[in-house]
Amino acid sequence: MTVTETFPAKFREFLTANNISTLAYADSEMLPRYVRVNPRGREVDDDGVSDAEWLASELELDLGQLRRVEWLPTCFGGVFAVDAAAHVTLATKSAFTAALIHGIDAASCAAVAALGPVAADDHVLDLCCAPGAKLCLLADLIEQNANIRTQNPQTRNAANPHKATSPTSIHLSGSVTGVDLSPHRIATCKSLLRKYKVSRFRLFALDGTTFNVHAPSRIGAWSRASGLQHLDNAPISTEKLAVSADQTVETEVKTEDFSIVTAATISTTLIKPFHVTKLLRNDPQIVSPRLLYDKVLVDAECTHDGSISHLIKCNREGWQKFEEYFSDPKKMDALEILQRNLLSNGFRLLKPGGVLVYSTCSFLRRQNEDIIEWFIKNNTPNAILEDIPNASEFPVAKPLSHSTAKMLRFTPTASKTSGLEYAGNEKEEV
Ligand SMILES: C[S@@+](CC[C@H](N)C(=O)[O-])C[C@H]1O[C@@H](n2cnc3c(N)ncnc32)[C@H](O)[C@@H]1O
Repeated sequence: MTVTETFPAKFREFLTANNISTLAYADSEMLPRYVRVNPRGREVDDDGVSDAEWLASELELDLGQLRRVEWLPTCFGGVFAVDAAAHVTLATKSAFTAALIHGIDAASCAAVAALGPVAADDHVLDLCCAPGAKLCLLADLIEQNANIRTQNPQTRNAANPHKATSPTSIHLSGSVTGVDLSPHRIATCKSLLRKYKVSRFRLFALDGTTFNVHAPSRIGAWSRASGLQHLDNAPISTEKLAVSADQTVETEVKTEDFSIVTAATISTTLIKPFHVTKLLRNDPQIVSPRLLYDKVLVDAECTHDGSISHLIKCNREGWQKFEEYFSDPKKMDALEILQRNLLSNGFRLLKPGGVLVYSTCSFLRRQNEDIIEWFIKNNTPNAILEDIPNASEFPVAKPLSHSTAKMLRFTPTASKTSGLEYAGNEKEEV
């Protein structure tokens, strides 16, 4: 029996009502599993490209034959398909328990690729981050580039050759900020990031529709508020931070509770992260237009109908929760409002010239194309729907009649991945 034959009648009706053919999920039982090599688990060469010999000797022994996913950027360090016929259970594999590999679907990697090259000093916001597979990849890309630059300060950034490297910026590498409403899921995310020894991240168990912590202005002993000024290790409560390139405006962190008073920034009280690594611990959380994020990922809450791994889980654990969602018009309306608000808030926190990717693991027009159409209509001319880099190489379903070519749909049938849909937006300089 095929996976689609196991879908309950109500779910099939749901698909038909939403113009989704079960053909999108054909042969899903033979989909490969995907693994990504952990760049901290091995020696990498200068380009951060995986060491083929190491892979052959270590990983294939453990997982069986691997096939490299050629359509993903090489800077991802190696994403491999494990043959479905091998019936590999990752959790039992020593490469996985030893944190040498990540389990991440190739379509999820593609959503990260849609953000474009991630530079060593980019600050990235992941507004629905848990359990954190994409967040981990983003953190790896930043750290990988930072390491390349630290080893060879004269080289240009491998991810973005147009961005000049200065010796100062080596110390001012970027960060990832993850937000998720579910404390339980964010706890899983924290465990994942710690397992893989990610060093520049902070997590907030907060509502992404109202989240308002700007990108960090302080990393370790360095401030990047704008003038890239070196600060000593004085306690944050007594020091002054430069917030303008010409040094005409200063922010003084005045009180024990870190309230910030300045003409250039909005007063704020420190929002307690769920977890923050040492390097980001002393960020004073300045709220300033200068401190918006370079990249934002909104991997929104959705009905998960496009994710075969989710549907297989429903088959195993029951469809009640899923049916509760999609058969209740009020819940579907609330979901649409949530998706719009997540996208709007993510865009508000994106710097001019920055890139935002909106993705879901649903194939519903209502949760994808309609959200994007609504958003662009309401944010013209500040937001433009961008071409997705290298999209022509991705094994995606043909754009549907209602779809725009700038939105990609990874159906399990076309892509041999679990399933995902996304679009990329750029914020115009205004
Ligand atoms: C599709 S999952 C995200 C998967 C994640 N990006 C990854 O790669 O592992 C959607 C997430 O949105 C979270 N969520 C739901 N409502 C939210 C809200 N209002 N603010 C932030 N996160 C929310 C859910 O808890 C869930 O973890």
